[in-house]
Amino acid sequence: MQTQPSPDAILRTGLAFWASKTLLSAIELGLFTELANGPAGLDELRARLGLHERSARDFLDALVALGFLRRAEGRYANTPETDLFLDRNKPSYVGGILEMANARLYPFWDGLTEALLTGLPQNETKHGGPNLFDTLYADPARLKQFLAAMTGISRGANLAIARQFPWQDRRSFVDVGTAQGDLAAQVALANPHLRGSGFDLPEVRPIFEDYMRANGLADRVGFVAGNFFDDDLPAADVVMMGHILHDWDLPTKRMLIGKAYAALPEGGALIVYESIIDDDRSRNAFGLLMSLNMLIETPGGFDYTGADCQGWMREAGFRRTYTEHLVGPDSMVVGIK
Ligand SMILES: C[S@@+](CC[C@H](N)C(=O)[O-])C[C@H]1O[C@@H](n2cnc3c(N)ncnc32)[C@H](O)[C@@H]1O
Repeated sequence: MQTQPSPDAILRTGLAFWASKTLLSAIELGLFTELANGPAGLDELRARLGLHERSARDFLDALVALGFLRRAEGRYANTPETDLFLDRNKPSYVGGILEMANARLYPFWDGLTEALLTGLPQNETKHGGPNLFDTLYADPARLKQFLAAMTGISRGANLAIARQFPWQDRRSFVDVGTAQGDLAAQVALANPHLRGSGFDLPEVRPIFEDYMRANGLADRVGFVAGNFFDDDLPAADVVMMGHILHDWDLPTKRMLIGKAYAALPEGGALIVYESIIDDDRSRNAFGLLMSLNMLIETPGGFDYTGADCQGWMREAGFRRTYTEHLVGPDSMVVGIK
């Protein structure tokens, strides 16, 4: 039987920004952090967050209907998920990336149509402002917040790589563009026989070293300061790159894969991971939208399929390559030298 076409999906996606901005404003206002202290009634919450009376009830009840709050006997409470992941005082907080999305990406995505017509980024650089990394690296507090936010989005995939990759035959690794170092930490924690390092710009060192100390890994995982445009990558049995290649244009992607190849011994492995697009480019919507986000944020960056990446790896000399799913939209592409 033929089903009637329905406009439901069109309208749902067309207006999805209503739900998105409601959640982002709740995070910005610190609602979930407030409720982590215990449930609260409407008037109490309104006073504590400074909400105007006109729509406070609609705002909170919309969050109930969206599944981010619970309400019982007139009192609002976090769900187990919002309590764990959106309370700023817990180490499991993933809101850093959403605070960034709210403050920056939400207004910048307003320029998507222009970006599609011109191919030009729509972030701070559009009006001659400093680029994101220059702003971040000039301010240690903001840098730490950004690097911790990266840990938030990468944690699930990092745990999967630590478990799924056959680490038993390897002795050393380097994580290139390591940020706070969560991938290096998860791999080292799950594989006590390994030693490794995180490679990143010099400003990242104190934040990385704090994180290794906090995880009891200071004696096994060190920091190597460098710039991957100017410097060779440190030699290791396994080179890893998480959320690095999609920031850059194709010549830079090839250059980085070539530097990884040079850093590996015969039989060594390169692990590239991010939201790798499915080879048919029709299912991993998150990966495809991430690529549009690279249009908004960078002069030449784009996401790519597993087949694309395996092709670049083979051109660089890797003799065996494969793609393996990790979690959610993330996969890893592995090249063996
Ligand atoms: C998007 S973050 C990815 C962080 C981490 N790998 C992850 O997946 O969560 C990009 C990282 O690349 C680093 N980076 C940017 N340019 C670099 C360069 N020229 N040399 C070395 N690292 C660089 C940044 O400092 C940042 O830590």
